[in-house]
Amino acid sequence: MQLPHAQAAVIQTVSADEAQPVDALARATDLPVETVTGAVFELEEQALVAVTERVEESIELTDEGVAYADGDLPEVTLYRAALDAGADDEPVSMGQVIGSSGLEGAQVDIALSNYARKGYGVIDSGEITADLDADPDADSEATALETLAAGDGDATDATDIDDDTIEQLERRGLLERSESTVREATLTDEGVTVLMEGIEESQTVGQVTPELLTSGEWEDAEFSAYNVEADAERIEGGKVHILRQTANRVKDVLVGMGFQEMEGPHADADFWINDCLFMPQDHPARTHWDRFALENPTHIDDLPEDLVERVERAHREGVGDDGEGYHSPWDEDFARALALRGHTTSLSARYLSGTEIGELEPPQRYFSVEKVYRNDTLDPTHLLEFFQIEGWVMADDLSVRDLMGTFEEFYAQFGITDIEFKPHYNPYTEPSFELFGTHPTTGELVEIGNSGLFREEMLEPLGVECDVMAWGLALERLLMLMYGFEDIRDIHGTLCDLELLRETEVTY
Ligand SMILES: N[C@@H](Cc1ccccc1)C(=O)O
Repeated sequence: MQLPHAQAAVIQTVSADEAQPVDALARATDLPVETVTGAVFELEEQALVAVTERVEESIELTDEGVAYADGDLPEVTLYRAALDAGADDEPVSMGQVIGSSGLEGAQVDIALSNYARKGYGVIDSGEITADLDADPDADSEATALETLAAGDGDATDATDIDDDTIEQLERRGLLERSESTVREATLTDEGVTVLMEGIEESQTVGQVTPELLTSGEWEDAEFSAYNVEADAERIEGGKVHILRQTANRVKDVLVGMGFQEMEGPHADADFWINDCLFMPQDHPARTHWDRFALENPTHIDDLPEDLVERVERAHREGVGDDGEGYHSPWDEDFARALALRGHTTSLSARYLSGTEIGELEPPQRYFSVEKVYRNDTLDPTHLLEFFQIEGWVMADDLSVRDLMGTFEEFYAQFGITDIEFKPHYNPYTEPSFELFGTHPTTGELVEIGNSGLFREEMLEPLGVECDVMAWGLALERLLMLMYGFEDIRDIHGTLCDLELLRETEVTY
C-alpha cells in the first residue's frame, strides 16, 4: 500500500498491543507532533489505527514553587528566626526577627500573610510570637511542594495531596494546573494486514516550500489534505488589550450616537480642571493630597484674560441677580498651577469656552475617552490612573430624562440594561446623579459614573447660553460589568491576570 511519508512512518511505529500517545510517536518517528496527529487521524479514517482520547491533568510548580521546594517557605523561615529570637517565650519585635531571618522584599509580605494562618504564631502591634507546638516538618504545603518537585509533572503525583492544599498552593502562585487532551493510537487488525503486505511511501506533499515553487515541481505534486482537528502548537500572539479594545468600541458607539471627539492636555492648569467648573479654591479635592502637581513647569503661561476675569467674578459674586459666590479667596496664581488632570471635564471646559474650536451653537455633542489621574489608594476598584468616558450634549432645552435616556441608550450597546441612578452633588452640576450597574457575578452595585446638568455658575462665564448635560464614566468599571472580573488590577499593571487577558472573548 502507498502512504504519504508521515503516515508510513506512523504505521510502522505504532503497536498493535499497546496504545501509544501521539507525542511518543512523534519522538520515535522524529516528526513534529502536529504532523503525527494529522497522520494518526488519516490512518484512523482508513481504519488502519484506532484512536482513543483522554483528558490529562498536569500540575507543575512555578519558579517560585521550585525555589520553596528546594529551600523553605518564607513563613517557615520566619518561624525558625522567631524561635531563634526566643519568640516562643515572649513576643519579640518584628523588625528584629525579619532582620535576622534574611527575608527580603515581597518575601516578607508573603511570610507575614501566611504565618498566623498556618498557626506558626501571632503577629500583633509590631511584635511576633512563635507557637512551640507548630511543626514546620509537618507543614502540608511544604511537603506537597517537595512531593511535586520530586515527581514528573503528572497529576498522579498529586494523588496523595489533599485538594485544599493544592488549591492553596495554586492561589499562592506556587503551582499551575492545566489540562490537555492525550490521544493514543493502536494498530488495528486491518492495519496489521496492510503492514504485513508492505508499505511504500507515496510522494504527497504536506507543505508548499519555496523550493517547490521555484522549481515548478508544485505543478505535479500531490498535496495531502488539511486536517483542521489536528493538535497544533498554541501560539500566544500579541493582541489589543481588552481595555483598549473597549475604549475603541466606546468611541465607535458614541460616534454612532452623533458625538465628536475632544482632545486636550493630560497636564493642565487648575483653571481648566477646577476653576472653570465652579470648584472653590478651598475645595478638599484641590489640596496637594489629591492632585499630582507638576514641578517643571509649575504654572501655565497663557490663559484667556477675559475668561479668567469672568470665572473669578462667578466665584466671588455668583451668577444672576440672586447669585451667591463662595465668599472665599480666589487667586489667579493658584488657578495657573499645573497638575495632571483628575478628570477630563477640563476638556469639556476648554471646548465649551470657545477657545478650542470657536464658539459653539446648539445642538452639539462631544466626548473623549482619555486617561485621568488621581492620588487614590490602590484597591480592587481604584487605580491611580484610569480612563474616563467624558461627554456632553448642548441643546436649548434639556432635562434629566434626556440625561437618563442617553445613558440607557449608551449602556444598552454593551448589553447593560439595568443601570440605576442616585442623586449626588458636584459643585458644577445641578441636579447631579451617580450611575450604578450590577456586577454580573457578585451581584453587587458598582458605581460606574457621575453626571448632571452644568450649573449657570459654570456656563455663564464660559459664555454658554443654553443647557448642557454632561458626564464622566469609568471605562474600567464598564469592563468589570462586561467581563465580570472583580479586581481592576486583574487587567492593569504588574499583578494583571495574563490568562484573563489572553482568553477573554471579544464580543462585538
Ligand atoms: N468630573 C466628574 C464627572 C462629571 C462630568 C461632567 C458632569 C458631571 C460629572 C467626575 O470625574 O466624577
